[in-house]
Amino acid sequence: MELPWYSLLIPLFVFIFFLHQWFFTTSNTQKMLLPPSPRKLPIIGNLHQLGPYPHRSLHKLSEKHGPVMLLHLGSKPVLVASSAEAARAIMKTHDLVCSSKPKSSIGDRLLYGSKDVAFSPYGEYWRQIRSVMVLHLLSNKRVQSYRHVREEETSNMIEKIRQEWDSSSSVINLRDHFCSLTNNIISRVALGKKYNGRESRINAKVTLNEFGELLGIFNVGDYIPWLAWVNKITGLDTKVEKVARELDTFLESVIEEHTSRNKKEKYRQAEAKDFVDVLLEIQNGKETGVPLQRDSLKALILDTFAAGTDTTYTTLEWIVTELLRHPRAMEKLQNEVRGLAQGKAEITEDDLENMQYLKAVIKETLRLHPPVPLLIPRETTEDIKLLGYHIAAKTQVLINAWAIGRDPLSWDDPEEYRPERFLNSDIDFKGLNFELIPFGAGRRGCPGSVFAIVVNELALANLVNRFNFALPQGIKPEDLDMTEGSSLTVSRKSPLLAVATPCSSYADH
Ligand code: HEM
Repeated sequence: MELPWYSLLIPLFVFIFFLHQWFFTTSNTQKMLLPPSPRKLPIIGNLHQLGPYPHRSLHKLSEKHGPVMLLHLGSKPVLVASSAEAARAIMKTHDLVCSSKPKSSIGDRLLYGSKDVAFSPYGEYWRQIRSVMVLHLLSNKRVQSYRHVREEETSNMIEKIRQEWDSSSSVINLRDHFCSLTNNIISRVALGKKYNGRESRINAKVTLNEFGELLGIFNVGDYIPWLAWVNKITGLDTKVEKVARELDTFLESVIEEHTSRNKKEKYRQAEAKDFVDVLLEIQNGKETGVPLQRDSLKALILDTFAAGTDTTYTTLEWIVTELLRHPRAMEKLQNEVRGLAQGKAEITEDDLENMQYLKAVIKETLRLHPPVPLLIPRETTEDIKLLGYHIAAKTQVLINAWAIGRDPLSWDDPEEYRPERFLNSDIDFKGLNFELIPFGAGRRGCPGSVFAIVVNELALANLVNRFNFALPQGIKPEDLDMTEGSSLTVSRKSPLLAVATPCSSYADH
């Protein structure tokens, strides 16, 4: 049977259609230049390349593949930025699109469905809750109002270190002191009192520590969803459940205590109000325009512990570590502080303003040891073109602040500890200089940096004013162990041990 001539048109149209599709998809992918990627394995992608110190492994990979890389962690595409220019492109040029957060199942369970600020995805809810935190809990005025708490707790720490010297004159664990200092300050500021673990059925101190640890865990189920069952076998799910329940019981009791106290006591001075008081006051929405649900209130309180305690004491521990390794920097700092203190036993926050070398020491330490070296992961909400590369929506974004702080394109002799580089320099960590971003930048930048810095400045000034520090006998500065721990907040692997001898001028205080 002979086919009519027009029957040939059908296969011809099909052929043209596929040719058209092939041509356009190929040229589109060519137009969509993807960032360089290290070779990946099936299923796990590049997970095996992270190792125990992801910031270091990613830095190594970036030396080979460049400052903008695309990795795959399990099934998740992950953009890794390792230069100031790439960080600026993410946190300034494309800040809006790069301001969401990837889903974290542990964060969801512990923080009431990620109703806190740090884990909440970008959107109206996050905007409201962040503004509650920025305007009502961490405004300059509010931070100032807790000055007496910081000064009292710093003075308590100094006294405890002195007593330890009186009783043994030997090596002390500085981490324990720094950790108690920040925990006590955050507890008093957020909850109104210190919790040493003996107050209630639940040991709040232990539970809050476990909470911090759980948030730092790498959860394989978030990257390879069909492997989520592993968490049941390892007991992680049970632990998260237990901590979530204990935290809730604890927070409910704190809120109840505040509510009944506030019924009896009609008026409290601004300085006497803790975060729970402030949040209960704005709960009805009169100040904010939106009511604050109870779960949001609890999530906000937890955020201050999750984001504020480990990061702050870790900074202080790295600062004193570097000063012990660099005796000349320690001496210069002591000269500045003691010169300005003029024999005063206690340095107050008023004295800090002129301590330029002290501020430089803190910046230099944060450059080399940003406590959160990969910042907190973000996620893109739309496709973007970033420094010429196509980045798809829902790509996770990691910014390697640790690598950026050591980039020879941004810093002379980057591996050298030299606080002097910040004297007569405008470079700051406020989010405008992308070569120094220990607190991140842009919409998602850390709202607690002012709080954290004043705690560190005050503690450091008082420590070096009152004590002479030395390493335990037999350890030379250059031999001090600098191994890092592996968690979201990177502190020293082993606690810092040192001898703190009271300075002779204050021996009787
Ligand atoms: C030295 C101490 C601290 C360091 C190094 C630090 C560092 C950071 C970093 C790197 C981020 C992510 C920024 C980004 O993605 O751009 C962050 C976010 C955050 N920090 Fe801090 N932080 C510190 C202290 C604090 C304190 C004391 C508080 C509160 C009392 C706090 C509350 C927060 C919150 C709520 C977020 C989430 C912000 C958001 O997602 O909108 N931080 N911090």
